[in-house]
Amino acid sequence: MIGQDALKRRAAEAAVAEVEDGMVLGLGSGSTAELALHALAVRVAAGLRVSGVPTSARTAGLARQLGVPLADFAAHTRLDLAIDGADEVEPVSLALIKGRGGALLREKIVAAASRRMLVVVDESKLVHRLGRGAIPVEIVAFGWQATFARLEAAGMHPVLRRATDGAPFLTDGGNHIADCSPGQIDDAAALDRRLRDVIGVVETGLFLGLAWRVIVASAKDVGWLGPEQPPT
Ligand SMILES: O=C(CO)[C@H](O)[C@H](O)COP(=O)(O)O
Repeated sequence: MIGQDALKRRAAEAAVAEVEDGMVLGLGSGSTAELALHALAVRVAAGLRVSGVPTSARTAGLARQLGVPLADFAAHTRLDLAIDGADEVEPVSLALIKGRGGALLREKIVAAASRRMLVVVDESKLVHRLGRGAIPVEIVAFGWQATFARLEAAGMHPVLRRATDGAPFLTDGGNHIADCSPGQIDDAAALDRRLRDVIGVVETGLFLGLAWRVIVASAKDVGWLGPEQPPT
């Protein structure tokens, strides 16, 4: 029986095999993205020349520790390849839910700036339809109670994410997260728009039309979802 961590490592290693010399990468957040960073560090130590824009302070710290050179948007507004995990993946549309690790805003900025976003997951992340769990929604800390009330009125059933000490969770950008459960998601794009229309919402964990391919590790194999052809 192969454990979930071993599956995540397989997906992560398959993604890092796609990295080419000279690339500027997006470095994702979460346990699978961190396994990719470890695999990347091995290639960097062997001579691969790359740099990466981190999607969280935690990823930046790990990259420094592992000797993976960091880059920023001041030097690169377009990235070659982002490698990141996901909480839920719809296999046909490659629509994702991300942000249960709390890094969704930076992850989305990095994904949108990348020519290709390669998503790495184990098979437990595949869903028939998005919404098995809550959708993380990043909201401005100022007036969060008012934003929260507007989300409630919109039927999003928000739950404020809290840190282990009970205080509202703070993202790297100093925002809070409302984990929203609007019920069955028939139209993710419409839901995304409704969430964004709420004043105080910064970004949603719905990643639609951003993933290029998804690498899915199962006990049987490592499979690829999505078109081989990179987006133009
Ligand atoms: O979106 C994320 C963090 O904000 C992560 O990529 C997502 O939560 C998946 O994490 P893991 O690889 O640990 O299962």
